[in-house]
Amino acid sequence: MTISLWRYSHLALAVSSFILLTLASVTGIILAFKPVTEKIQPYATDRAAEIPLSQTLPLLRKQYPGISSITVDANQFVTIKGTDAAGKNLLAYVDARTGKLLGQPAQPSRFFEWVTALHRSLFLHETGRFFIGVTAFLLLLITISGTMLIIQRQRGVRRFFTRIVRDGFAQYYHVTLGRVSLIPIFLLALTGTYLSLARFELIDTTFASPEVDFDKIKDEPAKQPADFAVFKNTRLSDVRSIDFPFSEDVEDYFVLKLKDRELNVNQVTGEILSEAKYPSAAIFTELSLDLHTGRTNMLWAIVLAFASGNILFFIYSGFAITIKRRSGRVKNSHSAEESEFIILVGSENGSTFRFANAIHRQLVESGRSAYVTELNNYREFPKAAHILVMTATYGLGNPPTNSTQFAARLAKYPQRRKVHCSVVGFGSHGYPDFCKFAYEAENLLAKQEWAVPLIEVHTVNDKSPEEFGHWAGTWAQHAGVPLTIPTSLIATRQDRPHALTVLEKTAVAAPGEAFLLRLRPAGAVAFTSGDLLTIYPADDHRERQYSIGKIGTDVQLSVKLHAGGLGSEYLYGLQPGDAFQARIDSNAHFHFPEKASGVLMISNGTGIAPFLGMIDALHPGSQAHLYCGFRDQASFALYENGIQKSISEGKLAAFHLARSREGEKQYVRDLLQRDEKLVAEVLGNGGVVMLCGSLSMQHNVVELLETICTNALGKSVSYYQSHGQVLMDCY
Ligand SMILES: Cc1cc2nc3c(=O)[nH]c(=O)nc-3n(C[C@H](O)[C@H](O)[C@H](O)COP(=O)(O)O)c2cc1C
Repeated sequence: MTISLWRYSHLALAVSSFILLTLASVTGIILAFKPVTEKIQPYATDRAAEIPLSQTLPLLRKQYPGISSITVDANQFVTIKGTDAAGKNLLAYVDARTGKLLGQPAQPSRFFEWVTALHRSLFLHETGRFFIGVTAFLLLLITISGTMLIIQRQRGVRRFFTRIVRDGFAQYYHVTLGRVSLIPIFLLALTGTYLSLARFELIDTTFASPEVDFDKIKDEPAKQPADFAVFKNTRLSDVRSIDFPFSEDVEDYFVLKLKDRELNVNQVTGEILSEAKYPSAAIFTELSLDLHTGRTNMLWAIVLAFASGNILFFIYSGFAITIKRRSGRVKNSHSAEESEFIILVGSENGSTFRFANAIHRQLVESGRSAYVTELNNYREFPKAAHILVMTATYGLGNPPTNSTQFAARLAKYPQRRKVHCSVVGFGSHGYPDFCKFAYEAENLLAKQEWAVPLIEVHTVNDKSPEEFGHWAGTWAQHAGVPLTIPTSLIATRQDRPHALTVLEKTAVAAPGEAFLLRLRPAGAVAFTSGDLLTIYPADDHRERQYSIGKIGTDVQLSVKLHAGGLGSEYLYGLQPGDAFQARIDSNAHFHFPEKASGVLMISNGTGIAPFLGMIDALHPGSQAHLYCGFRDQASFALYENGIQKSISEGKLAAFHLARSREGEKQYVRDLLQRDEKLVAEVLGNGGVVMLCGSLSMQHNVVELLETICTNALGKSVSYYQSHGQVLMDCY
């Protein structure tokens, strides 16, 4: 069953019952104080559970010869009824241990009676009782569906009580308090339902008192009540009421109404004349009353008040969650058929829609045709030039409910023309499968012939505006979309706090070749290999980013010179000694792992840049392998000396070169296929695979990794991606 079915049931039940539930909860909180106010009265007999009737009945009879009955109420207060020595009516609380009178029973509180009537029947008699009964039943179903939702959220029954990942105030406390008050609310709902069924006689609780056969009554052997076996074996706490014999005639007898049965006892011999057990249904009714009202236990009554208060909070927080979820609803002004930009959203709780809507609004306001919809609505988009997938991940790294059909629909509806695709994942590092579904969506798209990757998959942890802004800025740069309206969400940073001086630059013979650029940051700047250098070549909003290799304390870039390339021509135009302002951005998701049993570094072309820095920082005997792909030996020549040095120093466990236009004409993918055992071993042992280079290389390698992971490790590559074992920085 999907999460949404439980959620919709939970919501539908809550919506249909919340008014009466509010009323029942408010009155329930008030009524919980009834047993509390009663129990603090000084009328209880100390340790009533220990007193046998053989002790208390003769004592009471001796002290109050006119006694006709005693009752023991839910508070364990013993009331005697009869006449006193002066022949006046006697009705008083008594200490059953000493026989001392403790006080007069007060009139029942009018206020509590009024609240009880409201709680039970809304002052509408049977009709009201019916509605309250239905509300109790709905609460039962809400509790069950809520429990299922918590199980799904916590990813299994066994993890029910493990830590809850914080996801907004209302969500967090809805789940946290839900877990805490689950049992009392369940019992409240169950007993409320049961009491209503019993009240409407849908449960048979009828009981016939036991008859006495007067012909069989004997008057010997005579005994003292203190010696009656039945009195010796019955404790005061088991008693509801006892009627004393009307006279000393043997045909008058004791009538004992206990908690589980009723019996008649010969007043001369102590023999049980007749006995009948209450039906189970009647016993359950009493138990339900005890549990529903807390009348027998003050602590339980307080728990019930707390649980009822929580129901009120759940009504508030449940609606707050729903309103938040729905606030992200889409208002499309263009149709799917005419739109150039298609934004597909995977969302469970609505927040991803808010991010999607921000981009949608920007595109529309800048005159583009854009359309937002759920991932499950994926189909052919005839005019699409860009598809953006923005998706959350749920459960065990699963798609949100509105995205479960995406994979099937992707296979069914290929686009008829090339479309640029980019994926941004929303998730939380609080869950082990971070943004797993986003990686899956990216990998699925990569398999489509029509899909042209625009930028690599980005992730947004805990709805971070900075991370989303970073993605939006990068995407806008690549898509060539001027996102003109500044919003806090997608504002790209344009600050350039770091001054860098050119130390060295290698020369190229022609455009298409790569060069190395060594830069020295002014002052102490904390950065590491894999971080990004952001430059603004035209001193406007346009930025270009390069992966950094940290050599010593310097920044080393490896840049391919493109004819007319904004960034590469600017950098190539710099001369040793020139200084410029730029920004070094941390790129934590692509740092060399601090602890890993083995690391495979895979690059093509200038993607080798961060790895050169990472290798520089390694120690001899490392378990790092470098796989890199170049067109030919000549394009590798730029890096050859540095790599040879690292090999001779033992910093690299192995080095593999693929040349695509020479010799065996191989790509890195071919080398990895050859070494697939090693790849599986590294991933299987918790090692890390790092990819840097072109998106098409990434596409090919991830495809191969999918096969290796599935065949050798029984898991999809997205599992390793979401667990930080496949790191990518491709462009
Ligand atoms: C019950 C639950 C399960 C989640 N499971 C994951 C998960 O497995 N991996 C992950 O990266 N994020 C997980 N998240 C975090 C969400 O994906 C993240 O908060 C996302 O921004 C929510 O987007 P939405 O509001 O559009 O649904 C989970 C959140 C919740 C509430």
